[in-house]
Amino acid sequence: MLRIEKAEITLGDFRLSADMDLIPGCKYAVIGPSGAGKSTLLSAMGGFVPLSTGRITWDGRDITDAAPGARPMTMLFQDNNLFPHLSVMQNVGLGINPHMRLTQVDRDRVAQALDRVGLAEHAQSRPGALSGGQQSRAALARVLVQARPLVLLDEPFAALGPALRNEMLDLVQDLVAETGAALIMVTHAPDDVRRIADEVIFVAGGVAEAPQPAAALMENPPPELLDYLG
Ligand SMILES: Nc1ncnc2c1ncn2[C@@H]1O[C@H](COP(=O)(O)OP(=O)(O)OP(=O)(O)O)[C@@H](O)[C@H]1O
Repeated sequence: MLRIEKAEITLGDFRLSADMDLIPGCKYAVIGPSGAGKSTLLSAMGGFVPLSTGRITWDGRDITDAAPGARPMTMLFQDNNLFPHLSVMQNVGLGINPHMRLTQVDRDRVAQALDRVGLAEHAQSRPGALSGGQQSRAALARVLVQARPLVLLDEPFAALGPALRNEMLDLVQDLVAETGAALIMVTHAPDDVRRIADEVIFVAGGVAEAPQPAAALMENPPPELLDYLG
């Protein structure tokens, strides 16, 4: 379990507090107004932004000051973070070894992940030769080979059209179900929440609220969520 205890994050004048437990196998949507601190929350979980107070533990182990790579999570950013000069296979291999020294077993894992996301035939292509959806698939294959218990997605498919977005969301759901990972996803789309989330983390007014069951919340939203949903 990931436990965020009485945490506060300060970025200039902006302050965000959070106190919550996140469990593997659960799918969380992080929603709230623009500028409320959704990306900040994920960045703090991932170790890209420090806490000013409080702590984060994973299965009881304090990871408050752990480097991003030493945390039990992998983060997928909006731009997919693919290196343009490396092949798809090399980009995915970076998820296993940042120095790209891969054993045959590692290479087999990369090939399996590419196969799983439907990119086996594009292993040698450069990202620039792929469509937007294929680039997202390559980034997902890298998440898959990292095999971490928490997957953080910050509006990952915002640039894709609706049909492709849904296809990618379904693929993400399948992947986390297969690996037993928790999914924590920032989104602006209520449809995404209905499509994938078990729980909702609502971020507004300087607070990232503890997760609440998605179905009940979306059916009967409190006033502040209603304002946001419009
Ligand atoms: N490095 C920084 N220094 C100072 N303030 C920052 C920094 N990064 C973000 N902020 C501020 O923190 C607040 C929260 O930003 P954040 O990107 O987390 O919001 P968000 O909910 O993800 O917004 P959006 O939905 O628009 O992406 C904003 O007011 C932003 O201006």
